[in-house]
Amino acid sequence: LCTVLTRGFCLHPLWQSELSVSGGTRQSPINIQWRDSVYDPHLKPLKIHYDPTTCLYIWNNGYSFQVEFDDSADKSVIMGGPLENHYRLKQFHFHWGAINEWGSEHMVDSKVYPAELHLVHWNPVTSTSFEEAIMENNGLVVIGVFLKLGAHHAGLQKLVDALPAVKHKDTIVEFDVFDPSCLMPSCPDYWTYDGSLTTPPLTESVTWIIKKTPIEVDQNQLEEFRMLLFTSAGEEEKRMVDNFRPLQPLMNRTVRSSFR
Ligand SMILES: Oc1ccc(S)c(O)c1
Ligand SMILES: [Zn+2]
Repeated sequence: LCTVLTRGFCLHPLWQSELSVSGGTRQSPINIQWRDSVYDPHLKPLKIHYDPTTCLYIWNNGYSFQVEFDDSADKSVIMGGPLENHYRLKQFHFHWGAINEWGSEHMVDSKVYPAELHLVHWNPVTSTSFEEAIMENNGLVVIGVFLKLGAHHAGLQKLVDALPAVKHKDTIVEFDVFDPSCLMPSCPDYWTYDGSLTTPPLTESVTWIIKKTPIEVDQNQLEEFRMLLFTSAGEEEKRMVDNFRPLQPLMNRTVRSSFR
C-alpha cells in the first residue's frame, strides 16, 4: 500500500479562501531551485543588530505565535545584503506542520523542513509605520530560517517555555529581553528574491532573504509548537498545525544567491 503524504491536506480557513491573489506576479512561498539561482557578487553580507531589550511580548494571533518588538526607533535593525538601507525588526513568527515531514513554507529543490522562522522588518526610510510598509513595493524584508530536527536549541527553549501561556488565540504573555540573533545560523549564505506576505493581505511588498543553512531543534520543541491552538478559549479546540501557505508560481522571477 503506497501512502502518499500530502502537505497540509486540510488547509487552515485562512488560506482556503486566499489560495491565490488575482493578478499576483510575485507571490510567496516558492520552491528555490538551487541550480537555477544566480550568484550575485554584488550582494553584501547581511548585517544584523538586534537590541534584546526591544522585545515586548508573545501572542497567539490565531495562525501562529508571534513575538513583537518595539519598533519606535532604529534599535533592532538589519542592513547590507540586498538592501539599500536599514530595516527595523517588527516581529517574528513561525510556520510548521502536524508532523516532521512538512511544515516550512519555502522549499529548496523540493525539500521541505518541519518548520520555518520568519523575522519581519519594515523600511522606516520610505514608510512611517509597519502597517504602511506592508502596502509599499519594498516595504518589508522577511528573513526566513529553516528548522530541522536535531539537537536541542537552547535559545529557542526560552520561547518554547512561554508557549503554554499563549495556547489559545488572542492570548498574550510578557516576554522581555530576548535576542532573536540566537535563532540565526552561523553560516552567512542566503538566497534572496522579490515576493509577498504568505498570510493575508498577501501584499507583494517583501524582499525575502532565505538562509541556506537550517538551525536544529529537537522533537520536544517541535511538539510544543503543535500544542498551540488556532481557537480561542471556550471554542472547540483546533490544534495549530499546518499553518503554511502552499507553493506559489515563480513566474518571471530570478532567485539570487550570496554564495557560489
Ligand atoms: O506581517 C507578516 C509578514 C510576513 C509573514 S509571512 C506573515 O505571516 C506576517
Ligand atoms: Zn510568515
